Amino acid sequence: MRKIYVFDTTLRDGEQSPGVNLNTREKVEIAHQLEKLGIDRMEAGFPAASPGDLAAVNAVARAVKDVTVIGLSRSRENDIDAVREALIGAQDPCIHVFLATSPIHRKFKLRMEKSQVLETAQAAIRYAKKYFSKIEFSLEDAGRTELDFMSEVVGMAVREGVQVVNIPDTVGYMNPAEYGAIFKHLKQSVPGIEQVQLSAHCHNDLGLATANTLAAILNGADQIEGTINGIGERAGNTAIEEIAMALATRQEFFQAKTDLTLTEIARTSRLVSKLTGMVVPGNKAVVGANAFAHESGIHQDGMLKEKSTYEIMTPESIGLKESKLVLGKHSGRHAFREKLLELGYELGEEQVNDAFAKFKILADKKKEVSDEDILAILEEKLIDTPEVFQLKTMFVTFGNEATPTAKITIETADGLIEEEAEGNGSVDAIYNAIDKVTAEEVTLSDYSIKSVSQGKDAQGEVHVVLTQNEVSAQGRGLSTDILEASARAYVDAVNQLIEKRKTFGKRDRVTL
Ligand SMILES: CC(=O)SCCNC(=O)CCNC(=O)[C@H](O)C(C)(C)COP(=O)(O)OP(=O)(O)OC[C@H]1O[C@@H](n2cnc3c(N)ncnc32)[C@H](O)[C@@H]1OP(=O)(O)O
Ligand SMILES: CC(C)C(=O)C(=O)O
Repeated sequence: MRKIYVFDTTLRDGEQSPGVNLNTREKVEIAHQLEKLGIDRMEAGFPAASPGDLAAVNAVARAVKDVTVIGLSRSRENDIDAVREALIGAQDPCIHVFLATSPIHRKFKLRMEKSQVLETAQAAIRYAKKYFSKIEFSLEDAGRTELDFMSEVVGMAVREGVQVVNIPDTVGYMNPAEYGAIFKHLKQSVPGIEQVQLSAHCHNDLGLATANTLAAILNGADQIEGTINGIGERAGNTAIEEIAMALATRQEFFQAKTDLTLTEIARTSRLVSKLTGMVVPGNKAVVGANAFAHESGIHQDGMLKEKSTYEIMTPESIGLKESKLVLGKHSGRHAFREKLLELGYELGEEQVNDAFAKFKILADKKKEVSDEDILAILEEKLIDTPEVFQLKTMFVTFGNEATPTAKITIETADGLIEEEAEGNGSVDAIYNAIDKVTAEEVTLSDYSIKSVSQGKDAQGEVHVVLTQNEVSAQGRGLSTDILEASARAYVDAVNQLIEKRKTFGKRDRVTL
């Protein structure tokens, strides 16, 4: 199996993400984690950029032991000197010198002819060679460079004795067929090319960074460059975790592997996200929160029967504990029953069906139904009190300068009854309207409200205690709307009171 070297540039190209600025302590913390992940080479920064970056690169160089530490440099002696200073103390230092080669960059940015580009790059490599035994040379914007000129520059770098030649698709312009063909062409046409490692460095402007990098591997690239979570300039760089998992998952196809400790991927991703402040999108391949989460019933059923039906890699393989079955409106009975078992409820068919029906109603109102939501549904369902009164509809008007009113429809043994009432608040208006329907003389002795889950669409749970002739009963109501939860709790307490009257008579004072 061919080994693909991993060059991580999270601390350099990754830090070029707008808004990201890592201090020395943060760079060292990420560097230690990258070392645990098992990357081969680490670009720690651009020492000429600022004294702070030079110091940070130096701190990283001294901190890590088993990784080649690299500093980036323009083709200028001052930049090379800055890298020399920054890499003092590194166990295995390497300089990365670059110069753009494409016609657009030559003409507008560098204002150089082809011959000047060749001379400038050659002079820089020669100067760097005085101080470094390991040099990588990059042809910036190689993707938009004429093939023959690219071969000429690569040939010069090979003859000058660099160890790695990098072919960046700096602006993410390539597609896999074209980018792969460049590697094939260089391998076939540049004399001595076998003496250097060829490297792929892609950007994600068209969402093709991973595909292009894999195409380069298929066409002979020895090294891939990228960042954790794919962070980087503009739309970012190739996400290292995507390449590592693509090679690991389809080894028989690529016949290539990295030496990464894959189980460190999730931890590295979380650390980089935390310290850079760049949130990983939920649907991000490999490390997004939803990468191993399943919401729809058919998928959840498949997962429960055999995980490989819907997962091509395991969450454990990247260091996560397990896949998640997220309960929502697309979920089915298999996943719901599994969740009940996980929560410790082994229910009969009918009870499951009842709870499932309530769950679906809730799921229509909420994006994700949490364990707390399900427990609340279950507790409500398992207390089996006959519903003398059943809340059907409610309509509340409230304005800070108007008297609140509530119109309530309740189903009773005599059919639907509708009543309207005012109150000194919305809940008071609701309770007055319910009292009119039930015609029960009750005192509200306690009212409390709490949220049983999190977020704006959390369910509110209302508890009320009603007292009537020294008998008290509690009622509980659940809803994503607190007024509805309040009404349900009150009606529930009235039903409980009526039931208690039958069971205990008027003598006992019992709170259920
Ligand atoms: C594709 C990439 O990611 S390349 C890396 C990009 N990263 C960065 O630029 C981050 C760090 N950069 C910096 O802090 C600053 O740009 C510095 C310190 C390097 C240079 O700052 P300044 O001297 O103020 O120059 P400025 O950035 O405005 O312009 C860049 C100059 O470098 C030249 N240049 C660009 N690339 C190279 C190169 N590889 N070799 C030599 N010169 C280069 C440009 O032509 C321009 O030269 P000019 O001043 O003669 O016109
Ligand atoms: C410096 C080079 C390698 C670079 O980052 C690019 O071309 O994108």
